[in-house]
Amino acid sequence: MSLIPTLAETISRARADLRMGLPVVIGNHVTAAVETLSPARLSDMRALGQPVLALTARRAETLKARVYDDGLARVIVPTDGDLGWLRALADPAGDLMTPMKGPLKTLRDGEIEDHKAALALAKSAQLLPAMLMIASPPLPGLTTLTAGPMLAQLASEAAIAPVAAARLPLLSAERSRLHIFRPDDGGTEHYAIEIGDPPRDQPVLTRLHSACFTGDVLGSLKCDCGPQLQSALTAMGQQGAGVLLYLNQEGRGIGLANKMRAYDLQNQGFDTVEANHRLGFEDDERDFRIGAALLRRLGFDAVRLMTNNPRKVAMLEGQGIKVSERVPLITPRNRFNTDYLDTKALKSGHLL
Ligand SMILES: Nc1nc2c(ncn2[C@@H]2O[C@H](COP(=O)(O)OP(=O)(O)OP(=O)(O)O)[C@@H](O)[C@H]2O)c(=O)[nH]1
Ligand SMILES: [Zn+2]
Repeated sequence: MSLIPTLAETISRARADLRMGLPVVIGNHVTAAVETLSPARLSDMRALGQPVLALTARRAETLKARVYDDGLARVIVPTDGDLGWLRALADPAGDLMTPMKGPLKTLRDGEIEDHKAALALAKSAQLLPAMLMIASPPLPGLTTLTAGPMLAQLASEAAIAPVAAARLPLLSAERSRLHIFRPDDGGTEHYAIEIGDPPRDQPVLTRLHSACFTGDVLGSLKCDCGPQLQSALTAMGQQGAGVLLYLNQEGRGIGLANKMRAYDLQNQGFDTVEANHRLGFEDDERDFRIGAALLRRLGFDAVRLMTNNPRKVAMLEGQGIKVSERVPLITPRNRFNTDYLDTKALKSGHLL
């Protein structure tokens, strides 16, 4: 019956539910994101049974909570563990001010599939990966999912289709077109800027650029994104041909709100990688497969890739796009971005 939502559609609804503060059901658990949970919903959830807080191993390590499970920890919520307590565990903003939140007791043994799925859903909703979980029978009215199929769906690649395109003269290249692509799983749209008329049978000068509101739009000095974007477009304009894929993966996939949390931690002295880890994320949560899919949709199978990130080269090659050349994209250093660039070179393997 085509009027019943598919798994991808149900997951997309569940994402919206979590962002609004509404719990969802995953397997045998009712679960809600701590970040958006209201006091009223917390107290109604507590009435259902003993709550457990699922955290990623990254966040648990910062909190010195024992990690018995693969990639995550299940913290037993004490009777006096109120919303303030839960939020302090979810959000590292106050870690340095109030370092001792424990001792934290974590569960070992038992099923962790539902917890794993809940954390994956929180990340895909760009919320802090801290999920309150309570064993519960099905609750009518709540979006309901099963962990295994849901995890497989989240790891799979969404199909992406062109929606609209138009000529868009740019300062750096008057002969340009902007193409909009939409994934079929309710995820965000991505853009391709095609400069000139690049022949489809030759490697095309290409940039895979992840969104950076602060750098691209505001001209932030903390990163190299804005100058990279402009210098890629300028090079394509000068050569008369190129493709810039603008992927809406703000903050290496954690979203702008979490990126600002990461910046706040960086102001406390942590580097860009440590900040992501303290928040409970991996240092890079982007799915680069989308770049290969867009290139194929545009008719390209070989590129000259403008990047300093060897992972982008490896990913495109792995997805069957030939990278005939890596074109370095070095931009000036300043006193605000120099540590960030050093960390990318030292910890993330960037060739700077
Ligand atoms: N989480 C997080 N994201 C950041 C930070 N600084 C910049 N970003 C994001 O990092 C991403 C950088 O994207 P790109 O420039 O396409 O990729 P890259 O991995 O630096 O590789 P290059 O192709 O060499 O530029 C953007 O999504 C930015 O929003 C930070 O301190 N923390
Ligand atoms: Zn940036």
